[in-house]
Amino acid sequence: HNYVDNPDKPAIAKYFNTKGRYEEVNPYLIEDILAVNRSILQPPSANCQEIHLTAIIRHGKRYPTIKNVKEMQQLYNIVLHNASGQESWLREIQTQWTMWYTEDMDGRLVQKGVNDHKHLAVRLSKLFPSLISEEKLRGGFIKFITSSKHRCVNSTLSFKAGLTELWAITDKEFDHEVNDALMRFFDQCTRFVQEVDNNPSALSEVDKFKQGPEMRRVTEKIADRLRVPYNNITQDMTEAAFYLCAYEFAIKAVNSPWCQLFDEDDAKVMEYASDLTEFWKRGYGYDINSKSSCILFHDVFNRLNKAASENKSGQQVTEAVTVQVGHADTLLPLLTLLGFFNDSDALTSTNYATQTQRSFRTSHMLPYAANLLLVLYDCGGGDLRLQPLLNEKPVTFPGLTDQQASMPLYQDVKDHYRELLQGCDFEMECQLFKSPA
Ligand SMILES: O=P(O)(O)O[C@@H]1[C@@H](OP(=O)(O)O)[C@H](OP(=O)(O)O)[C@H](O)[C@H](OP(=O)(O)O)[C@H]1OP(=O)(O)O
Repeated sequence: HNYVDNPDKPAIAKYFNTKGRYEEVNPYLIEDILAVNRSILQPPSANCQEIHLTAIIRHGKRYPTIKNVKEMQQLYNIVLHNASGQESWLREIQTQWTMWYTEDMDGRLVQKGVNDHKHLAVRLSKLFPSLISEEKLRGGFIKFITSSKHRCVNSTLSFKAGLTELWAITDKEFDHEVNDALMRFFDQCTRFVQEVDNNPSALSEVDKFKQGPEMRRVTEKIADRLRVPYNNITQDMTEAAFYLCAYEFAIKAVNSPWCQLFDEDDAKVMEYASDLTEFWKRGYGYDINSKSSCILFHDVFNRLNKAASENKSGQQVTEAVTVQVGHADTLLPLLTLLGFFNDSDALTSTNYATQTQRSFRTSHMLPYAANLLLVLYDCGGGDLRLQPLLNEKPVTFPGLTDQQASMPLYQDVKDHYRELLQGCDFEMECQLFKSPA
């Protein structure tokens, strides 16, 4: 397919990691942002009915955080005062482009991010019409939980607005619960905070890669393009240039002159550097990264169990849909705990070249509005099934061998994760000194 996309799209847009558009992951949305394809769900029989949906969703497109704005400012100053050259993109940066990012933007949801969640809400209501319905919403069967962060709260409001606008509901408002214990568990897991988040040596592989030959080459190429001495361009500025290209595209849908500082090879190196960070900070790098999500893991399965037992006793499922809005840091540890995107080799500072085919790629996993959906089906005669979807595409639980792999028996899923269901205790995992078992 060749979808007619924005002619102003940067050539490197598919390497933007957590700063990428959802449309890069699902290009069919470029033509029709409300498009869904129900045939991908493929339940094993026509009897199967959706009885519960849990959606764990990252917030939509946002402004840069304060730290990133500062880095952008520094790069801009160098380019404004030190760079020389006649290329039109460079002159454009120096004479037309203005540094419009300010620190008070502080990671807030942008207008396009509002739309991310409105559109997602409408698509999910088309994908699961019996669950995300006006009746269920009005009846209080759809619950909303969010991280306290403004961009998450605003995404939650946008998701709700997507539904109420769709059904033209004006006589009623629907509330949401703010729950950081569930949606920002990473802040509250002492062991994670001390051993990883606040521990500079935890990211030693990232530091080594940033000082290594691949990244040095990217930085030198930028300096060459700007005609400044190599030592004028720091690693942080290189990162800021990449961010600038990504943010200008996400927020303004333009191919910014900043994008000219990178060719595709450079972008792949930048993508790897960011994946490396995510791997060691939120992914498989350290066991505690994924274990910090134990609290969310149990929350999800408790809800599935409740839905299953209500359904079994012939009742209506009280929480038919749960929409939970959080961060990249919420989704990645949980995906890791469940075993998704686990390559045979760890990502390290020295294996960039051999990791080109890696599955651990945040550009695919975690764009803005990334989502993990867990759908529970009743296929009759006590046959319950659980289907996972990531970014609206069916995926299979890694390691679970089943002929109906994309829609395994719920019991098989529980057997597969038995150890985690019996253990994976947040308090235990997150305390600094584990008492001997
Ligand atoms: O953008 P950065 O580098 O400032 O990192 C963000 C974090 O900022 P911090 O490092 O604490 O200043 C930021 O932390 P806070 O929520 O601001 O505490 C988030 O973790 C954010 O993820 P998301 O975009 O909300 O999914 C983080 O963004 P991603 O790394 O997930 O893109």
